[in-house]
Amino acid sequence: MSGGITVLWFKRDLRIADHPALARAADLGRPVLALYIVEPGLWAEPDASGRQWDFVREALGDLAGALAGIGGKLVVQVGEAVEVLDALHRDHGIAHLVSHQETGTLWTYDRDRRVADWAKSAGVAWDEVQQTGVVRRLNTRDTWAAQRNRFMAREQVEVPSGLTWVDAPSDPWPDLGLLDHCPERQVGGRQQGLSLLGGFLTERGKTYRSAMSSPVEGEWACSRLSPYLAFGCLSGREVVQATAARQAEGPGRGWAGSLKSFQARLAWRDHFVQKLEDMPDLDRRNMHSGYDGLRGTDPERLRAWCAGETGVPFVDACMRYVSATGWLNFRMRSMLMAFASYHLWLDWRQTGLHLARVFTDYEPGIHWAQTQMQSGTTGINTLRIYNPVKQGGDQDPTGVFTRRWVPELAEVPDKYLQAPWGWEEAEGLAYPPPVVDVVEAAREARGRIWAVRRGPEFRAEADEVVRKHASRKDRHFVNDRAPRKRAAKRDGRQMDLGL
Ligand SMILES: Cc1cc2nc3c(=O)[nH]c(=O)nc-3n(C[C@H](O)[C@H](O)[C@H](O)COP(=O)(O)OP(=O)(O)OC[C@H]3O[C@@H](n4cnc5c(N)ncnc54)[C@H](O)[C@@H]3O)c2cc1C
Repeated sequence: MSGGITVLWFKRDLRIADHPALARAADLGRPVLALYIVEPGLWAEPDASGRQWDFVREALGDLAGALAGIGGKLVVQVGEAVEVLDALHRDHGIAHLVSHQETGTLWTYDRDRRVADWAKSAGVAWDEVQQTGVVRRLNTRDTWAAQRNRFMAREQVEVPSGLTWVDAPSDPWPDLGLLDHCPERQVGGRQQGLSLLGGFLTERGKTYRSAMSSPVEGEWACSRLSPYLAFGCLSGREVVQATAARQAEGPGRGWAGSLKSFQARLAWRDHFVQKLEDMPDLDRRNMHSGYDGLRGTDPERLRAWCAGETGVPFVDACMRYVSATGWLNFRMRSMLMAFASYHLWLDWRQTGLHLARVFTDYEPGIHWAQTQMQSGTTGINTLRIYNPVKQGGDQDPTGVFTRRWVPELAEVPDKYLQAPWGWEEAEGLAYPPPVVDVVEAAREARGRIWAVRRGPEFRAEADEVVRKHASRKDRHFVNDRAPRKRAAKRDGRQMDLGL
């Protein structure tokens, strides 16, 4: 073997367990330098936030400890990826660069192209290894589910031993100028992720299926694993396999449906990220071009929505909750997005950026695919325009959640809590009137969207979106309202996911 080292580049995979790239680096048999690059350009992007960075920093601390446990050292350097790699190449001579495949925004896609060009010109071999159910250069969606399931069933990769490690200086933590810190967010690191997984599979998960849609019960009954999966503190495969093991045990009354629903969501995770893999500008362009130019900007509506001051109590409560905690359950994320896109008629690119920043678990593939789906711009999903007054009554029947997050409404009688504008004393409240008439705005939005859908060219492009992005299970239901309702009934808590 000729000289040179292997650089193991950690990205959104901050663990050493079930880490195929680490195993590949070990197999190459060269000394390994374990590297994390803090890229100021990435963190200056409009979807980045202080809460995500704080989580990553904690996860890096945890990763450094895990590497130390096998005799290694995590090197953290600050700079643009090509510059950092080039400097290491000059100092150490890199023979191999190993990382996991990343499905990120256009920024990371372009960066990876620059790294690939650099590696080629520097004579460095770059191995990008699969770590999730997402398939690179997928030829057809027809075989995707089988490929994903095969990957999930494969044995987890063992932590290698006996490696020779390369040391290099780490940079001090940079000040990235990110302001949005969130003291109530989840704490980063594998230990926290494992502890949540254990608690979910043995206790909390029992009521998952029935409680997931309520913001009150969902906080406890949902797994809360999303940031640990998004930044790779846990591997998707280990969560899938731990759940399967629990299912095989036959955990007792009430569990079967919940664990089945949970497995379905883990599959949705890969399904949605695959959409971004197959359409790298999904965060910028409507999936169906028929919706191009339909929505505009309205700075005051956008401000009110971001601040949780729309005057619609349940919308504001959910927005204030996620701003304070960095997490929200699926149903309420959908409602927030749909309210912005339909009632407020705001362009999803602006509102999606705000939600990306407030989610500690920001995962570009899930996020932008869901953002478009809840905005009706995929062309293949049933419109879901939530009535936030009804949602408030259904999901927060005692009003405890709404009153906690919108204390201005403390004195409003229960009957009017979700629609205080109907209360005779509403004018005295320190709470704004609704920014739109929720019934009228929904009606108007529905009309505008259906006008596009009925257009002569709509169907042909929608069929193309189905071919490229829809799951094969539900393919025949697309654009056909009645059968889709039946499909949704199979797992009725998160209706209409359009998989
Ligand atoms: C507009 C919008 C934006 C979203 N943005 C993100 C995001 O940036 N990051 C993110 O992880 N999730 C996102 N989701 C999906 C979902 O809301 C979250 O994954 C979930 O609420 C996280 O909580 P949990 O880990 O307790 O989920 P659980 O219900 O316990 O599910 C377990 C895991 O399955 C995956 N999952 C669950 N629901 C979905 C779903 N509907 N689609 C795809 N994967 C799913 C997640 O990885 C999640 O951690 C978004 C949903 C919407 C409507």
